[in-house]
Amino acid sequence: MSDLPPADTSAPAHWISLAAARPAMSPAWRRWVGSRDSLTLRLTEAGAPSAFRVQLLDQRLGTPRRDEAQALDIAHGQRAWLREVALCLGERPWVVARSVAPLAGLPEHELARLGERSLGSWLFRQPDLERSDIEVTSAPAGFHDAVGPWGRRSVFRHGDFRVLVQEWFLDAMADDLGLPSR
Ligand SMILES: C=C(O[C@@H]1C=C(C(=O)O)C=C[C@H]1O)C(=O)O
Repeated sequence: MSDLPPADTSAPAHWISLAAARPAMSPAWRRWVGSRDSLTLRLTEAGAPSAFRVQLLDQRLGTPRRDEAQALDIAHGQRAWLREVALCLGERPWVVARSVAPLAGLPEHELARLGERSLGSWLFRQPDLERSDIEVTSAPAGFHDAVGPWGRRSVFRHGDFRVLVQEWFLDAMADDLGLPSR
């Protein structure tokens, strides 16, 4: 048997710092992409009176992409907890998100119970929550067909638990909120 690491299933996104992306970003999108509080809460407020809903697309143990392993500083090929969701307003997906957490320090009970409740609603209740700098991409999510102007990622830390949260803002959100294309 070979020990080759698993092949990447999709092209890895190219990530740059928020500061480097800023010149290409309209002020309206800067406010969304650079926000550091709960996106769940922001979407709920911006989308009212349409109802906010988390649509669970996939949740399993699996192999992170190479860029994800690098962001978490874990070996490529090491298994992790993966979760993919669409954050919808009414029936329209506004954001798709993919979260990746190393198994060490994983609060399995809390995460297993999450279902279609937002990961953010649990994360932002943790008093010791820390968040890394935000990085940005214009590459598509790779696990969902919908496209949009920007993707972003950051690592949340709560005790021993770390999770890389990647969120792609979709054209449907731009259309519904009257936001510029970039
Ligand atoms: C991190 C947050 O949670 C959101 C909810 C997610 C989920 O339920 O899987 C994933 C990413 C986020 O967009 C947030 O609200 O800021």
